[in-house]
Parts: sequence; structure tokens; C-alpha cells
Amino acid sequence: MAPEEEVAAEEARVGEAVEQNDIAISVRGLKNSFGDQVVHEGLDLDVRKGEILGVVGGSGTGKSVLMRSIIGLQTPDEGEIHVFGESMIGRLDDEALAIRKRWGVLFQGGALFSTLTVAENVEVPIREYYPHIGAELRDEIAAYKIRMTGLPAEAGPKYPAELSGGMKKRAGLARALALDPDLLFLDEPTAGLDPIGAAAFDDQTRKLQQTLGLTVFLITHDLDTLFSICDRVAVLADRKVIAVGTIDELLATDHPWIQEYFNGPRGRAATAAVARESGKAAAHPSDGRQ
Ligand SMILES: Nc1ncnc2c1ncn2[C@@H]1O[C@H](COP(=O)(O)OP(=O)(O)OP(=O)(O)O)[C@@H](O)[C@H]1O
Repeated sequence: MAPEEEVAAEEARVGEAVEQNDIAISVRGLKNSFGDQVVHEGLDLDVRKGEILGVVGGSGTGKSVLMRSIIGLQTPDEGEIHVFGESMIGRLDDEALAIRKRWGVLFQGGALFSTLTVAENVEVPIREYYPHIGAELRDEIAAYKIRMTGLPAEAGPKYPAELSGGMKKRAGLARALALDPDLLFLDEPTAGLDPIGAAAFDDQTRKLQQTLGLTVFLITHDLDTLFSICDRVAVLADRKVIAVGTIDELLATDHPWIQEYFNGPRGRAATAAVARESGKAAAHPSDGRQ
């Protein structure tokens, strides 16, 4: 190989390594089916480190199944899934465990244990992954995580049944943050919240993501969430990710579902709301959503 060809090949290798380094989750050729129903086929997706990636698609397109495949709750028929460079499918060894400790999950509805208090719920992953941590330190960590999500300290000893919907979501978020994750999975975090509660939850997500440098995989039907806090959006349809990009990039595609979704009356209302918010933020920088 000529010297200049060797240099070019080395640059390509370095470029590829840098690119791989920027990817938190890589999914390739994913296939999932239930009996005759094929939910995913040939699905590819990259989630970049440090981004909030919104995942959208019609009901039943397999957003939750995709999340469950990534976190190991669903074994795919085919495909490769890497998280922080480690292959995850069928792995039960220490390296896979070390990666599992690096993520937190907020399931739809919060999925709190109803017989445990909020603080005890937050302590579940700490007990599971760090059994040697004593009760006093565990309590301190739980109290800190509870405050981090904007809940009052008094929420700690309460049971889930005593909380509002928004508080339950925050309690679920506190549990997802229990192990100081690098990666956060949120499945429809604002579903069922009133618009003010949903906007507050979005703000909290953005703040936490920026402060803690999190990568966020966020399944949502909430257009306001997509417009206000997502860096990019992946669209699921026809069993795969048909497009991924910023909302402007998605709008430049001519896929009918994407056009209808973002350019329909609700999409236009969300765009107008974001434009109003950024206008307000420019006029009164301290008032703006971050
Ligand atoms: N354990 C399971 N057994 C059989 N079918 C399943 C199972 N889990 C999911 N499915 C099916 O897979 C498809 C995709 O489900 P999934 O929950 O991922 O959809 P979704 O895109 O998250 O939908 P929604 O937006 O309504 O929450 C659905 O048709 C669902 O019925």
C-alpha cells in the first residue's frame, strides 16, 4: 500500500472509532415477532451519547418492544444490539451486568411497587446491585434522588397510592436515577399528566440530562415533548425506523405519516407554542424553558 493510502486508511479507522465512541446504543438488523405477528424487521438505530432521542410511531409500531429489546427484557429473533460498545443480546456475564448498572428505566405509569414507600422504591436497585451499601447511606442516596426529581422530602415515606400521577412519575424517575446512570430510558413519561405537569416534567428531564450529561431514549406521543426537549426524533413505521433526525430534517422528508404527524393541526400548534416560548425566552432570558 502506498504511504498516502496507508495514511488515508488509518484516518478512516480513526474516524470510525471516533464515530463508534459517540454512539451510546447501536441496533442493527433487529427482528422481533410474536407468533405470526412480525413487529420489527431489519430495524437499525443509533442513539448518540448525550442526546435526548425521541421515539415516535403509531400505536403498536413496537416502540416499547424496541426499548424492552435494548434493556434485555425481550429476546429478539435476529439482530445485534450494542450499548456503550458492548454486545447485549444473550449476555449474562459481568461485562453485561456492568453496562446494565449504567442505565435507569422509567416504565409506563411509573411501575412502582405499591407495597413499598417512595424511598424504598428508590432503594430497590441499590439493594439489588450494591447489597453491601448500608441502610444509612442507602437512605441518604434515596433522599437525594427524591429531591433531585423535584419531589418534596416528605414524599419519601409516602406510598404510591398517596401520590398524584405527576408525583408517581417523579418517584419512578428518582428510582431510575438511583444508580447514577449514564443512560435513561423513559417510556411515555408525560402520558396522563395535565399540560402544566407535563411541561414541568419535560423541563426536569432536560435539566437532569444537561446537568448529569445523560443520554435519554424517550418514547412519547407528546408533541410538546418532542418539540421542546428532543435533540433528534426516530420514527417507527413499517417494522423499522423509517427516519431519524431533527424535526426540521424530518419535515424535509416526504413520508406521509411524518408529514401528517408533525404538520397536522396538533403538530402546528406545538411548533407555534415552541416559537412563542423561544420568543419569550429571548425577551426575558430568565423566564425561558431550558
Ligand atoms: N409480550 C407480548 N406478546 C405478544 N404480543 C406482544 C407482546 N408485547 C408486545 N406485543 C405486540 O407487539 C406490538 C407492539 O407493541 P408495543 O407495546 O411495542 O407498541 P407501541 O408502539 O409501544 O404502542 P403504544 O404506542 O400503543 O404504547 C403490539 O401489537 C403488541 O400487541
